[in-house]
Amino acid sequence: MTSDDKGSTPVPAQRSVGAALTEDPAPGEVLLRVSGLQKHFPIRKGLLQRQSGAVKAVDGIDFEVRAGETLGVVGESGCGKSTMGRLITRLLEPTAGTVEFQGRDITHLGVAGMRPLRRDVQMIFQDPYSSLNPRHTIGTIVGAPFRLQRVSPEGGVKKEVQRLLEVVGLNPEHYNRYPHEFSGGQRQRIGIARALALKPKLVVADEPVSALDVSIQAQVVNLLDDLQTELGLTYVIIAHDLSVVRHVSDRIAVMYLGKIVELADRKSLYASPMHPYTKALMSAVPIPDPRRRTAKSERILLKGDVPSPISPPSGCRFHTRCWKATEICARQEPVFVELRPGQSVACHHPENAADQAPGDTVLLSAAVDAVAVVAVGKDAPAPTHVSDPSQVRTPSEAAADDA
Ligand SMILES: Nc1ncnc2c1ncn2[C@@H]1O[C@H](COP(=O)(O)OP(=O)(O)OP(=O)(O)O)[C@@H](O)[C@H]1O
Repeated sequence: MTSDDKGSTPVPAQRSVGAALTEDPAPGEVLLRVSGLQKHFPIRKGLLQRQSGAVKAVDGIDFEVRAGETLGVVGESGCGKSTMGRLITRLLEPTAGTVEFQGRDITHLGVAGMRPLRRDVQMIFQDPYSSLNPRHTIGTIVGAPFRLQRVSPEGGVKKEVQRLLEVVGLNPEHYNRYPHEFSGGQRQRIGIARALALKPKLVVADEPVSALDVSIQAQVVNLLDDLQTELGLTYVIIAHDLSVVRHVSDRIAVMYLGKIVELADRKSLYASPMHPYTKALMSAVPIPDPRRRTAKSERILLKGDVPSPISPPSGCRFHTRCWKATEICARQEPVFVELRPGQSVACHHPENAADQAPGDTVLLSAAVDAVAVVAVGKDAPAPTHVSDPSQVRTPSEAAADDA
């Protein structure tokens, strides 16, 4: 995690909760490697429940997560982020591809094979209201992983749970209270304490703050940040909003319709996004500094909804909503390539990089109408349609240019 926006929550040192089952990874070592990962949910119809198609929720993705880093994963609703999170934590069985954890193929491990790994890989869920059992006390909820894994922490479960509550900024005296007695932000802290109980190596947080009040979001993000520094955690943080992952990610993967379309280190992605979809997402990120919110700010609005993952568009899946789409985009899937060190993209006509199909110049008719560029800001005039969205400077591109 980066040092931006760091909070000051003091985090007591973590003690051992039993012998580690796998080696501690060296910082920077590849902890998780995902290759060709797919999840197709079958659609069944009729009396015989024959398969009539499939929802291609995740459709061939590759990435690595290194020990100690935070990988942010962003994309619109329905693009497969949660499915990806549940595949890498092995809560879902993939249709194809492999998941390796610390060099070990865990793709098809059964319940028994996964049990030791459950300690190392934990998930924080989106909704702190439904992910905590309302009939259990906080002590029971946070202590559950010890019972499930048959781990006896030094000093007993109660003492360890109280320590964990303190670590996440809750009062250890509230051990016997129930979830309804806590606010949304406090409940998410309880979920975090539960995820940390067994000292995991990898934490996958699926939209950890999207159900929370905006005023509380930064506190929870800062807590995750502090915990990472103190406990040497590795995160995959899923969000639909780039502004959430912006301050905490070392690298960011942008997903669209089951694919990763761009993967880059945070600075490169913000300073010069390459995929038109990334650029559109970034132009929608609110500008935090009111002095920069001038009438000149422009936003790229993608028209239409994300197409169905049951029958995604041919070629580049984004071509139906892209202002740069040409004939090759509808015909040929772009290869995911590293166009600049640390920045990979799957696009025939990337922004801020050399055109990958320079001979193909005739825009698809749909491309002309695919987006609108609207002016935003307090003195902004009514929406104006500008012919070339590539000319829109996202807030970060503008800041990078001004620097
Ligand atoms: N169990 C399931 N059976 C069938 N389809 C599913 C299932 N789970 C998810 N899907 C579909 O897979 C696609 C991807 O869903 P997923 O929840 O992974 O997306 P997402 O990017 O996390 O969206 P959101 O932010 O709304 O959660 C969606 O079209 C969804 O309807």
